[in-house]
Amino acid sequence: MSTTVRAAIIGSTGYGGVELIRLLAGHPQVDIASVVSSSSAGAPIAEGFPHLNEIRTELLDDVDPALLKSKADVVFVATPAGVAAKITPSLLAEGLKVIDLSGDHRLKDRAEYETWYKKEPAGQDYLDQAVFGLCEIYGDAVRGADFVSNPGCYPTATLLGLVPAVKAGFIDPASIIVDAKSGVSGAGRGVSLGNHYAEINENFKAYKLNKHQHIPEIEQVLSDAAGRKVVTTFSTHLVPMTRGIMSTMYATVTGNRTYDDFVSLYRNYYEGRHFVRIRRDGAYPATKEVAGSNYCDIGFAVDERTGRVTIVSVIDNLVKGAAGQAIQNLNLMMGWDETLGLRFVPVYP
Ligand SMILES: NC(=O)C1=CN([C@@H]2O[C@H](COP(=O)(O)OP(=O)(O)OC[C@H]3O[C@@H](n4cnc5c(N)ncnc54)[C@H](OP(=O)(O)O)[C@@H]3O)[C@@H](O)[C@H]2O)C=CC1
Ligand SMILES: CC(=O)N[C@@H](CCC(=O)OP(=O)(O)O)C(=O)O
Repeated sequence: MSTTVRAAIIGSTGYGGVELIRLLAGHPQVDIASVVSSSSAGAPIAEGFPHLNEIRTELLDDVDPALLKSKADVVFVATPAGVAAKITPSLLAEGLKVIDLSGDHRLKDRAEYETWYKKEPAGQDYLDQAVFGLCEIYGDAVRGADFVSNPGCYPTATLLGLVPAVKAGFIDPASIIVDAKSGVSGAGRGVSLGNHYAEINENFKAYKLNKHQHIPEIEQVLSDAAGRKVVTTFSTHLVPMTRGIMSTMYATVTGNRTYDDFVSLYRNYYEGRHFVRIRRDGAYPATKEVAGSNYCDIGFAVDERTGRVTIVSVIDNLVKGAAGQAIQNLNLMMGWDETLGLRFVPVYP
């Protein structure tokens, strides 16, 4: 039996929210019932986003859980850190399903959130209730859930690239180093000195070394996969492009695993999962090969000389890293095919 779900988007005027509008507009079983803005309620959404002219005519709603309950079944919360922790209890109390795209419900330890995000954490009940929606790893827990915490963009690329090898004991978890790069849309639509054109164009810079808020999220999942506490070096860089993340990961190989062993391990692990594509024959992926799509593409290089493997994982930060994975989570929550409304081919060139 087919059902249609009515969706509301809080933070609909941000990059993640606008991407949700683009993707949900093509979803066969979702109606966009409310687009919400804390600063522009009453204005037509297309006013600030001319690319939606003649396509979306909705007026922006205020952030009002009771109003949202009257219009919607599920709420995507695509707001800056600290906001979802405050709004989510009233949304859940109204009986709405919630998918939080921010970092507010990913870390299960409140003290960790306080340390890395420097904000007031969500209540422990809500952290316990939120299912961490890294679909290809925790999809079984997402099925039928009412409240999902969507993973971060960097953790999505990084963890999909590392978890199979860590779980299978193919690499030493203590040896992992992650070198990650993001396009500028990863920083959101707000302008700051660090992300305006003259600072970014023809420039390439490292930032938040050893301080990035995604470090504990990555370690939380790697520890779960390894069955023991894992700490890792995770370095982030800003690249002068609009979309895309590449995580290049280095680790010491255990035993005599070959390149072919890695390819078959990952192909088996992700068998039947449409959105993870494993490169073969020595090829590794580029960000353009996933742009605009919900794919995560992964490739390997095993160096017998050093005993290390290099794993390259790419995603579009706004799709698999945010809106696309959030919709994949909705599909799982509803018991639908996880690819519903998401089977588009990357934009190329
Ligand atoms: N950009 C990316 O690639 C990714 C982002 N994320 C996370 O998703 C979330 C959204 O990111 P992104 O879209 O890039 O961010 P943006 O800064 O582009 O947009 C966030 C939106 O949130 C709304 N907002 C701000 N404060 C409040 C508030 N107090 N109450 C309600 N709404 C508020 C604003 O819209 P308005 O003023 O209209 O209310 C704003 O447009 C963030 O937590 C981000 O870290 C996660 C993965 C990837
Ligand atoms: C390029 C860039 O600045 N990216 C952001 C990603 C922020 C993000 O998505 O934060 P949460 O997942 O914690 O919500 C950053 O590195 O902080």
